[in-house]
This record gives sequence, C-alpha cells and structure tokens, in this order.
Amino acid sequence: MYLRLGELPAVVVSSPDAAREVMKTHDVTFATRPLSTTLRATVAGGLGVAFSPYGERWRQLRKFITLELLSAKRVRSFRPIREDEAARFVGGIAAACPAGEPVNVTARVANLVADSALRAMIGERFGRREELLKCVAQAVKIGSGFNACDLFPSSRLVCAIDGTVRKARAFTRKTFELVDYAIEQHRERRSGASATDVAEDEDLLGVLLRTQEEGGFGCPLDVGDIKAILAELFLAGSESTSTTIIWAMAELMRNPSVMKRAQTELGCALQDKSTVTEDDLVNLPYIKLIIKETLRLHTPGPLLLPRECQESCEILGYDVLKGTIVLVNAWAICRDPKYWDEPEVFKPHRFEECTTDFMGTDFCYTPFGAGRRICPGLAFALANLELVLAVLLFHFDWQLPSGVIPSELDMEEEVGISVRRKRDLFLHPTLRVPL
Ligand code: HEM
Repeated sequence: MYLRLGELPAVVVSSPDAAREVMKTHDVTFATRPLSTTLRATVAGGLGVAFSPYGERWRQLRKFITLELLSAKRVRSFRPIREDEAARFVGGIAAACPAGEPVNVTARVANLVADSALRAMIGERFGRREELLKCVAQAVKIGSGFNACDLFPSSRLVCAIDGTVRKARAFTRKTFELVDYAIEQHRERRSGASATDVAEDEDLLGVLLRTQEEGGFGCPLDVGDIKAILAELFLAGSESTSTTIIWAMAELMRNPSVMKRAQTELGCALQDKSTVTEDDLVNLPYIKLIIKETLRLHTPGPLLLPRECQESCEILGYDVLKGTIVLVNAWAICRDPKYWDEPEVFKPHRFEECTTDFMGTDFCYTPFGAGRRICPGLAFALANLELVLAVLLFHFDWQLPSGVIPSELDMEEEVGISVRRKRDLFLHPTLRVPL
C-alpha cells in the first residue's frame, strides 16, 4: 500500500510475499532506517546500531554486538542474575499476598526486567531505575515516527508548534545523564573488585570499556558511542520484553484453560522442586508456545522498525522509489486469516501443529524482523520471557479483580513505537509454591 505520510512517501507492506521481498530478496536495498526529525534529535549525542545507516560502521558494530554483547554464551553468563532477580520478584509478590490487595503486575514485571537487564549491563542494580523507566515510557511515545515534525520535516513552523524535538532533546539529555551515572556506579564498583572478579563476570559495560581500551571493534569506540549503545540496548530490550510478558498474562487470564495447561506442565516438570531454574525451561514446551502466540497476537513492534529504500526497485510488480519509507505491517500479517486459523483467538497449540518460527525465515511471522537488521537481542529476550512467565505461573495462582469476568478483561492498547497495554494489569495472587 502506497501512502503519503505528510510530506514523506511511504509503502506499507502487508503480505508475507512482500515482506520477503523487502527483508530477504532486496535486503541490502532496505537495510537502512530513515532518520525522522525526532530521531535526529535523539541520536545527536551518539549513534548505536539500530539507527546507524547501513555501511561499514554498522556492519562492524552489528558484528561486535552479535558476537560480543548478545551472543548465546554471553546471555548464558547472565543466568545467575536472571534467576536471582526472579527469586526476589517472587519474594516481593509473596509478601504482598496476605494483604489481599491486587498486585500491579505491569509495574512489578517492568521493574524485574529492568533490574535484570541493568545488572547484565553494569554488574549490579542501578540506583536510578525509576527515572530510567520514565525515559523508556517517553521514548515509546515520542519514537513512533508519526509526530507532526516527522511528517512535515521541511516546516520549521510545524516543528516549533509540535514541540516533539524539544521533548526529544530533553529525553536524550536525561537518558545520557542516567547512563553517565551508571558508568560512574560501574567504575566505583570495579575499583573495589579484584582483577579475577572483573574477568570472571564481565558485564556489558565492562566488555565495552575493554574493547575501547583495545582500540575498538574494527572502528574506533568513543565514550559517546558506549553511552549510545548502552542506552539503546536498554531501550530496545526492556519495553518489548515486559510488554510481551504482560500481554501473555492478560491472555492467560482471559483463557483459563490455557493457564491450567501451563500450570499442569510446570507441576509435572518441576515435581517437588520449590523454584524454577533455567535448566527446567527445556521441559516446558507449552510455556514456549504461549510466548510464540503472544508475540503473534501482540507483536510488540507492530510495524517492526522502519526501513528506507536506498535504490529504486520493483516489489511484486510495483515500483518503489529511492527514499521511500517502508513499513512491514507485522501486526496485520500475524492476524491475516489467509495464514492463521481463527487469527483473533489466543491458541498457543497452533504452533504445535506447524514449524513456523520467529527466526526470520517465515515471513508470515516476524515479530523480531528478518534479514540483516533482524533483532540481535532475540536470545537475551527469550531467556527473560521464558523464565519470568514460568515463575509467575509456578509460584502463584492468579485471580482477576472482583467483578471482572475473563472474557471482559480490558485489552485496550496504547500505540507508540511499541504497543503496550493501555492500563496497568492488576491481579490477585495466591501463593501456590513458596520459595
Ligand atoms: C520481545 C522482545 C523483543 C522484540 C519483539 C524485538 C523486536 C525487534 C524488531 C522487530 C527489530 C527490528 C528488526 C528489523 O528491522 O527487521 C529489532 C531490532 C533491534 N533490537 Fe529487538 N526486540 C526485542 C528484544 C530486544 C532485546 C532484549 C534487545 C537487546 C538487549 C534488542 C535489541 C535490538 C537492537 C539493537 C535492534 C536494532 C538492530 C539493527 O538495526 O541492526 N531487542 N528488535
């Protein structure tokens, strides 16, 4: 579908065939992302990987991030952090149970995901997490790409009235101030640690600082780059992960039979154990299916991240001109009845009967994107998604607030760069398995 978004030519791709053309057949042509006016204001302090133009620097940085920061080995090394944070999370909810008050699951999951990610990044809990989460909420709102100043970039008047650029600059200043604080916290901790400790549990900031000392990753790495990379990994990873967990919980509350099956699976797999560890996850195939189905029905980035056409080309017989913004409508593709039976129904077992996966080869299902720009945080995200969901369902039974019936649970969405649940999810927990 060809559109004009204000002054900008745009094509929205809404079929798997067209998505394959963009993200596979002509992947290089679409491997750059457009820099909207708002984004330009936010990346002024430094450029991470997500909005680097396709080229040598992006290639080297992407390789470094994939092999050094987010590799399967590195993600595994953070297992003790994830398990420890999950245990603290269970303890916090268990302490709230006797009071009989509903728990704000949205806020607790956001804190857990943030604490876990930040410990992986700087080696310990971050002292100003609340402020950082406020920045994330703001990024989701201003990063949609559909602000007036993004749609009419040539109009200084529109930009001045719109005010988003001002907000974006304030957001960047605040985020970078927090990243400075995190680097300082990291430095203080490291100065008190022995050389062996430092080598043994290297966090992401440690890897970045070591790489800087060693001369970079094939390209120089300055402090501005380090800050931009850290901020970007946190922004890209935390909101998408916690949003997915909350949608999964909301769907489970609406579908008690799915909840029951998941809890039965956990009971059989864990037997007399009193805590979920990552070793148990291999025996929880149904939890994995719930996550897949949640990513289908509530794709966190419904239009993925935008691409820009670098060279005029033809997609399924239509001309796409150089400079056109291309949006892959993963949301629509994931709900298209041509490819999905009863697409609006939450049915995790649909994935039992098919081999469709989110690794970027099935173009009817690309919640993590595909091609050169596919999400490099997939393993990092899955490790958190699976453990947190398993822990929530193993330790607690959950009830809706009185008067709410499952089929009427509020599922209203708030659209930004990701689609989160508009209102926080409040539920009553009952402890099933104490720690
Ligand atoms: C449920 C969780 C997540 C979802 C659904 C998700 C989804 C996506 C999508 C759709 C893209 C764009 C892909 C494309 O253009 O083809 C992307 C890019 C990216 N994601 Fe994720 N993501 C998640 C978690 C994470 C995590 C945990 C991290 C890091 C810790 C991360 C880091 C990134 C980065 C750096 C990019 C930009 C890659 C590039 O442009 O080269 N994401 N993600």
